[in-house]
Amino acid sequence: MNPQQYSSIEQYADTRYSAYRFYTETIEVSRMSALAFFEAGEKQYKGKRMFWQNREKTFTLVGLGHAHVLASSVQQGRFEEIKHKWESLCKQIVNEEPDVEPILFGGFSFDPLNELESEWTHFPEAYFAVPSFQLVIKDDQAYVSINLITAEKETFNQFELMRKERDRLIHAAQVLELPKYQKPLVMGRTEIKKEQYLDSIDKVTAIIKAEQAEKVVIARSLKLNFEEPLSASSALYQVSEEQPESFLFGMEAETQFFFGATPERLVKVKESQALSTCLAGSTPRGKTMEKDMELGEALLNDKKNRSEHQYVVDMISEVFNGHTSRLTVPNVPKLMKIRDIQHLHTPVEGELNSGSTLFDLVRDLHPTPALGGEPKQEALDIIREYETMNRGYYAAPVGWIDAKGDGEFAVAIRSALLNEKEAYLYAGGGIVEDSTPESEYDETWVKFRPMLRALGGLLSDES
Ligand SMILES: C=C(O[C@H]1C=CC=C(C(=O)O)[C@@H]1O)C(=O)O
Ligand SMILES: [Mg+2]
Repeated sequence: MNPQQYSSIEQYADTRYSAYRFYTETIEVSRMSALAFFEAGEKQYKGKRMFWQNREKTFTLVGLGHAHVLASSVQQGRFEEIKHKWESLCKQIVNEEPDVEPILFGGFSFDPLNELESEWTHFPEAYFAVPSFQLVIKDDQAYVSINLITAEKETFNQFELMRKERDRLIHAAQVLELPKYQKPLVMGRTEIKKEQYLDSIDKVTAIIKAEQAEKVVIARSLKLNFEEPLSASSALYQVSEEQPESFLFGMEAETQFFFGATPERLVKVKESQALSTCLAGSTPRGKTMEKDMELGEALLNDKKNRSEHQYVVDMISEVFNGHTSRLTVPNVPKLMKIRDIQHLHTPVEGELNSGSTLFDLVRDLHPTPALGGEPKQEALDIIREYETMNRGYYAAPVGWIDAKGDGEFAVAIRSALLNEKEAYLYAGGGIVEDSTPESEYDETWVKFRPMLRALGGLLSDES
């Protein structure tokens, strides 16, 4: 089917899915470990699994298998494409469950116009899936749903088989002993294009001084080599142990696994309430409580970090102004303290206008100046020219949406791409007029720490 034949993407999506039926059936189950459910799918669903847990730990999602994949490779319009395909698909839902909605989980790449060859071989510009088997743990209850999306009329047998498989997975997750996950053995740690990175900070600072942009986020990557291939479950286990105060996410694409522990919410929508978190401006944790407080106070009063932060607050508030009413934005940031780092943090809240959706907010917010810069287009052009890598899904929106349109997206920082015996870690920082290569370089080390620690790559004098 060729989208060009249709007058709009909505019409194309509706026509594309009109022959499909979207069956969903949910049962409530005894609480189980989300990681054990993920692990139970290791043999049958490897390459097609997803994991999500919000910062508050009140919502956990595990998906095994793909009932349907929504992907996009277009350079422009991928947010619209996924949004309309999902809305059209939801019109085909047969058994609506009041307690648990079927969920679409996935993410977008940071910049589809970046054409550099990269390690992101299995990730298209947008990659979402409805899981065949969906575990949701919320409000202390656990639910497992079967999702089946098919154009076939006769589904009785297939559904019966899926019920059996669901029960097998639940049983395995509840009774099988989890492997004793060991930290992987790191054989090598390589800073990729370190000199070019340092040089790019100098150049971008000069561009900002020349007033061609106000702020630009520049990132770099670090490669780890392991003795043995590292499993996705083991990687998830390590981050969940080490980073209890962040969003945890993971998505497999064939042999690759993108995962992370990010403190940064892009946007959440629940029953028309929209919430975003402006997060930018950083300092390390202190070794002692006194030192930690001193560093935090200094961060709150630091001109360079406050300016980095304010660009984000202004931009997110402006986007919220276009999509919400009753906007609330505190005047001054607070500190968010997580294991390895402290950030400036301002929550932004509003009531979603009728006609605006979660995907509209994701499209207009990405990238905020915490990951892109200000002005947005100029910053993206500068990143494309001076940053010597392709970010893939790093710093991009990753999250979920349900059939009602509620959901949440995080910004995929403090993240890594796992590729069997190697992992790429990513970190960047906001460059403003007063940035220096040395201090930005040091800041990236602090931001690498969560993934480095989880993956066993911290040297003994760094831990
Ligand atoms: C770009 C990253 O962090 C962003 C989020 C919080 C603080 C930031 C900063 O202070 O520079 C960055 O804007 C990263 O972790 O790779
Ligand atoms: Mg910074």
